[in-house]
Amino acid sequence: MSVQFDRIALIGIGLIGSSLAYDIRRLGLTKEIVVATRSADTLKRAEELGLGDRYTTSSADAVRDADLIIVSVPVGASESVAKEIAGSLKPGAIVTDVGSTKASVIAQMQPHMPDNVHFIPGHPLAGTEKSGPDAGFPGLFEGRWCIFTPVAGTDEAALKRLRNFWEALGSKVDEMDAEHHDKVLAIVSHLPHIIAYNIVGTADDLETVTESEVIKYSASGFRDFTRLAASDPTMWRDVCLHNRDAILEMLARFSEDLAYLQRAIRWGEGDKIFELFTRTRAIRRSIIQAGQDVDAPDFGRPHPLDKK
Ligand SMILES: NC(=O)C1=CN([C@@H]2O[C@H](COP(=O)(O)OP(=O)(O)OC[C@H]3O[C@@H](n4cnc5c(N)ncnc54)[C@H](O)[C@@H]3O)[C@@H](O)[C@H]2O)C=CC1
Ligand SMILES: O=C(O)C(=O)Cc1ccc(O)cc1
Repeated sequence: MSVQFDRIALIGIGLIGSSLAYDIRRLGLTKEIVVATRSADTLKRAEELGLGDRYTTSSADAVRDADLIIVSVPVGASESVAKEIAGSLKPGAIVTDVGSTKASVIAQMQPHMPDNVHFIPGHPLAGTEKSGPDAGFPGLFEGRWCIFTPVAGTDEAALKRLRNFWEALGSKVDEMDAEHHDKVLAIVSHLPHIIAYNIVGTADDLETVTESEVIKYSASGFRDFTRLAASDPTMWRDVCLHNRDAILEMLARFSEDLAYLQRAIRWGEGDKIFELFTRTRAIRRSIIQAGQDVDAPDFGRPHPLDKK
């Protein structure tokens, strides 16, 4: 693979930032990686792991002379990062992000971006429940989607450069508008996490009633929920607050459908229950037919490299 950018600045070096660092280095996509993060302890750990060539706690310093800037911080920190880097960006640079919500990130960052840089919001649909620089690993983005939500008037050549970058990481790239992204992700990613946090919380409340049975018998379905519910609280608080409308809309639909199921159970309406469960079973089959092996060890995680 060949050098695509002379200098790449990674702002935020948690699970996503560090995974990017491994692959950028492994694939030789830049001459220099500059790592910036707010906390000195995290920066020290990034240095111990050898994730970059230069390290700084100043995002403004990190972006000077960088051709590609990738912001990988909790979505609620997007505006403060945008403000901090705005005055130091090199003309012609591409600024992108990896945030799980898009309309809010655009609203937070775009007003601060100078006219002579290319701001292209992005979201890799790849991750785990872990966080911090130790959680990253090479290959995270391989075979995964990365969604761009470009704003009106985005330069085609800059878009193509960023597309080439993600494709070099092994990702498949798609484009859609930010509002659509936020609705789709609300149902396929944000609600599953919220439901997991909720069911594990409910079980934890019941723990006092059932003594240790929740832990003792959590061998099957419940365990899958505990993985999602172990995800980073800061990141997921920010997702809830910054995709509020779409999440509330999907939660309303979800609650209606749950009430339907609840009623069917109460009245012993087996045909309704059976019809729903048959329909949902087919979804998994259609995912397999679409070429995604849901039984593969890395479908939806845990990733084979994620055993540390
Ligand atoms: N964890 C996941 O599975 C995925 C996360 N994302 C998105 O990627 C972004 C980063 O997530 P992770 O890497 O998982 O989080 P993380 O918690 O592992 O890392 C976040 C990093 O941001 C730094 N940070 C926080 N505030 C900052 C600020 N104001 N200035 C500079 N650095 C700051 C932290 O020190 C840390 O290095 C989030 O927006 C998240 O929504 C996207 C896809 C998957
Ligand atoms: O760990 C999992 O199952 C995930 O779903 C990871 C994930 C979390 C947030 C995203 O925006 C994208 C992917």
